[in-house]
Amino acid sequence: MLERGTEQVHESFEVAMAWAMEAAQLHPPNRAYRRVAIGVAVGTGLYALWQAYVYSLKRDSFVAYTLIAKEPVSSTASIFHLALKQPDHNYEIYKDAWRRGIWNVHFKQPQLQIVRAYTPLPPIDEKTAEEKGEMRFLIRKDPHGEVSSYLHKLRIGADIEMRGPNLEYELTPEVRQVVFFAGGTGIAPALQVAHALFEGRRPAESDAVNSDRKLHILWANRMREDCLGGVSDDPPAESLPPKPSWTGFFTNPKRKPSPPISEKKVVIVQDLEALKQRYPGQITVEYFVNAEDSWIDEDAVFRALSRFDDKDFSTGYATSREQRQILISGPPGFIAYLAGPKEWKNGKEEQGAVSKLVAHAISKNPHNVKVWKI
Ligand SMILES: Cc1cc2nc3c(=O)[nH]c(=O)nc-3n(C[C@H](O)[C@H](O)[C@H](O)COP(=O)(O)OP(=O)(O)OC[C@H]3O[C@@H](n4cnc5c(N)ncnc54)[C@H](O)[C@@H]3O)c2cc1C
Repeated sequence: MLERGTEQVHESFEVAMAWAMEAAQLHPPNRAYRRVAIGVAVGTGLYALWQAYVYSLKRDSFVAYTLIAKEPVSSTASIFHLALKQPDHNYEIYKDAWRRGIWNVHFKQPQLQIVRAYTPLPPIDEKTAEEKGEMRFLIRKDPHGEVSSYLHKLRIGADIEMRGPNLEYELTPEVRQVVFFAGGTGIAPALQVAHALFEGRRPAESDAVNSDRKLHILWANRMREDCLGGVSDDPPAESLPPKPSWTGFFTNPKRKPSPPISEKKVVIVQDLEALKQRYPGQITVEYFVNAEDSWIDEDAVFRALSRFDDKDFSTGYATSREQRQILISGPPGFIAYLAGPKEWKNGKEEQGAVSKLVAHAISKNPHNVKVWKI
């Protein structure tokens, strides 16, 4: 988790102290000036400390939200719409999180006093969401799960205690291309990445920088109902390495025939299509449905990697690994299957080595790429 409050204090302290030092050096004989400079620096530092304290109070204390709508997506998942009970409560702290990357909030189950993390879906209309203090979540019902079944039982108008934001992964302004593997509700962080990359960037970033960005999402679900209406974008031409067939000749395997396309589109598919329309050619999506025997296999990972645009990244260019990233989000089994498991070390969850399909694909088509398990 990134401690934004602490970061702010450091930045303000550094600026204030640099200014005080400079003033002291420029005006060595002037004691009064030096005293004022040091006083201002200490004052600024104390103010920054106070700001950080207020920020952490807001982030760490639970705030009441009201459940205003529940939109079923499938038999096991719904989109929850929540609005701040007191709309004057600070929405600012979330605005910053939207620009930074992947983040979550904690919901409390009040009877058992337990909390679980949930990932807000980007607002459809940022201005309206901010005015109303509204948030959306895709929440899967686990029939034996304490908090998710509690949430799914709540009636419209019920209160939900929420605290956050907890920043999980920051996208630096350097990021240009992302391949995102999402399993089930792991699509919510992928949508946050889309928002941070394309919609929430700081105004200082030019259109030229924005038009350079690309995001390819591979979204896997067990059942079609979770991604109903989703149609995969075509893979890039000649992206697969030739495979030896039983005849000894090299052939490109045929893609499986797609199932009939549903007219009805679930909300998340609608959100993805709206993004694709707003950023044509920059956002692409592939859908995988396990019940239809469609899996993110080695070929799919290889194809995804070949989407990384090499014109700016060919060998010889001194590009940083930050620029191209593979992000993986979903249940632990999904992450482990694609890139090896995360590991626990000294009571902390760490990334663990990158292995399995992602490692094989990178070794076949070497890229200077950062891999991160969410
Ligand atoms: C950063 C982050 C973001 C997340 N974002 C989302 C999101 O946007 N949407 C979403 O739906 N989920 C999200 N999750 C998952 C969410 O936090 C919960 O883990 C999920 O809702 C299940 O919580 P629960 O309390 O309902 O289940 P739990 O009570 O924690 O149970 C989980 C499972 O464990 C089993 N279990 C519990 N106790 C035992 C036991 N003693 N023996 C055997 N099995 C047991 C239960 O049967 C159940 O299947 C996120 C998780 C993280 C870490």
